[in-house]
Amino acid sequence: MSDAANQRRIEPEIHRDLRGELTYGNYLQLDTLLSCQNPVSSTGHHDEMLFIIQHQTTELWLKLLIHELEAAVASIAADDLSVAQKSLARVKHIQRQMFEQWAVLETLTPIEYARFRDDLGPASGFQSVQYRTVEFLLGNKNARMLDVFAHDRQAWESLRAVLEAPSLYDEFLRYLARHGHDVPAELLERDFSQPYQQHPELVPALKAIYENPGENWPEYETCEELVDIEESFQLWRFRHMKTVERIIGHKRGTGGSSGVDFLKAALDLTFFPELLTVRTEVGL
Ligand code: HEM
Ligand SMILES: N[C@@H](CC(=O)c1ccccc1NC=O)C(=O)O
Repeated sequence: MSDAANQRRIEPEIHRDLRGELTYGNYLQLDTLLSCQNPVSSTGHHDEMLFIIQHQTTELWLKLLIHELEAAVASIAADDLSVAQKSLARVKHIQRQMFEQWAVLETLTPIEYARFRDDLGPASGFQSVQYRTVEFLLGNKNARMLDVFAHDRQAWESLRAVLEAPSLYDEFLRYLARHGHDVPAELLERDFSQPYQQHPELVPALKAIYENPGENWPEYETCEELVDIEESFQLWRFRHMKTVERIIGHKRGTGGSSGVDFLKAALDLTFFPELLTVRTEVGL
């Protein structure tokens, strides 16, 4: 209840003496979290705070994305597709947040960014361990991506482990084989550190699922979840590229790449190629 002075009454039962108790700030370690926004630009530019927080929030979402994708991979390996679908549903919502978030950074103009860009040295998102972990978990394997982590043994080893492990798609194909679908044997025990290559002989198995969804409902639903996740991932890549284009045009990247053209090349990659190919085949 609020009084006439437009002020809410503080209920007397509300805990006010919190000495020695677990509090909001302690639980979330906010002293640590909120002491990590430190501009490197020598003269302290107003807009660098936006730049830092945009990256840090993205890294937090990436942390949850990895947590959920790893859970999904483990559930599929344990033959529990329903539990995996729960994780994948959450993955999609996180991806939506990450996509929408670009709007905040898009308020940064070329001039505002140019004021502190030089202070960033060779630092670049290309060196994000968590981003690369997500790409590997989804199946975009590329051993050369480890090179930039040569200086950081822990990051290098953690990425190497994800590179060598089956991706979400690898694990799903193994599930399909265990459940009576005709998956080519060489896809089941391949060198998982190599990029996944489209295999035409997988398509008939997927076609059978897509043409009889009622009889293959869990598999069918999971296939569609994967297609959603791939599309959302591409949307993130695309919006990153468009944000970069409007802020730095065709300047080279701080990471050393050609910039926008390098980011555009990633849009040709696909995580689950046969799930797209099957669409050309169904209904024929
Ligand atoms: C002013 C804003 C931004 C600009 C101008 C920018 C620019 C670039 C450029 C040019 C690259 C290519 C590598 C290089 O040579 O540096 C790149 C890569 C990358 N950036 Fe950004 N970026 C921006 C914001 C962000 C944000 C907010 C994130 C979120 C974490 C991010 C994550 C990444 C990632 C993960 C890559 C590697 C992409 C890949 O390997 O395909 N960037 N960025
Ligand atoms: N690659 C960007 C710099 C950049 O955006 C960045 C710099 C330091 C840490 C993260 C970054 N984000 C994405 O690349 C540029 O070329 O301007």
